[in-house]
Amino acid sequence: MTAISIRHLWKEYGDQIVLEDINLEFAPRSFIALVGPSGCGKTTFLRILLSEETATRGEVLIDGKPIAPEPGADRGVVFQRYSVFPHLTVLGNVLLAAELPRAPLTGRLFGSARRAAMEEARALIAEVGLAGAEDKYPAALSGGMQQRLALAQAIMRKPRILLLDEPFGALDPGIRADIHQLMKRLWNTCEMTVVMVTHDLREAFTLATRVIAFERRRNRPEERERFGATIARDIEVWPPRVAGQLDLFRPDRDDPVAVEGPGRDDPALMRA
Ligand SMILES: Nc1ncnc2c1ncn2[C@@H]1O[C@H](COP(=O)(O)OP(=O)(O)OP(=O)(O)O)[C@@H](O)[C@H]1O
Repeated sequence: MTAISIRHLWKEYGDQIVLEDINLEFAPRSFIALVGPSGCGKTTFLRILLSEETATRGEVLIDGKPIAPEPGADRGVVFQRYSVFPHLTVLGNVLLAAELPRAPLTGRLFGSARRAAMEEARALIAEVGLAGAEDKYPAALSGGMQQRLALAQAIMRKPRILLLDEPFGALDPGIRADIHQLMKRLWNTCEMTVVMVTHDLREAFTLATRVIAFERRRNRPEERERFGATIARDIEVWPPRVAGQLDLFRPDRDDPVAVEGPGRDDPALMRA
């Protein structure tokens, strides 16, 4: 159960203040959507949670302890593009996510450990709707399938926190709706807290338990460098969504019906 506390967090690049005194508490297994105008610091905030960037002041605590200074298997990440390895197959990508943390020196498991990891990887590939595509390379997958793979790869490492930076922003609306359904299912079943940056308010309210808007309130051009973004809105989604208790067989009114068999984003189907 992973809670995240952000206390008096500031981020500055030289003279530019990007984030100004951010204070937030994320409950375990919450699904947080971060929205706000372009350039207001959403990705910077996410990169601090990933330990790819450090706060100028303030602290980030995970379950009450200071965040690890390096990115680790406890935090998974999916970007809008390029989260997977292009030279590995679907199975290779997911398997590597299991092998690297367990065999950091060789990046390879052997014998029964490898067989078990392989089984786990195949099950997860099926779970994200990519069964049958195990031997394909990412270049042969559609954008939607690549994002399903990126999710499988991130989840294979069993992260306690999953960070998503506009993961579905480049997908067509129908495909995005399918992958939203998948994302809900993964959040509902995996024990993780999710923080997602999105430009799409509808996506935010479709998936999240809480929507947080960053904004620079004092945005006069001459002041732009001197004031960072703060929290302009903090909205609990109603009725509340609770991880582990979603009724996925009774989707929200405007959710798509889950498709069986190959996803709508499979290029093989598009050719047919
Ligand atoms: N490594 C860096 N060095 C200097 N400035 C940076 C760096 N990273 C980000 N910035 C600046 O910080 C500000 C916030 O950038 P960030 O990418 O976090 O915004 P964002 O809200 O995610 O934007 P978008 O919605 O367009 O992705 C921008 O002005 C950006 O130029």
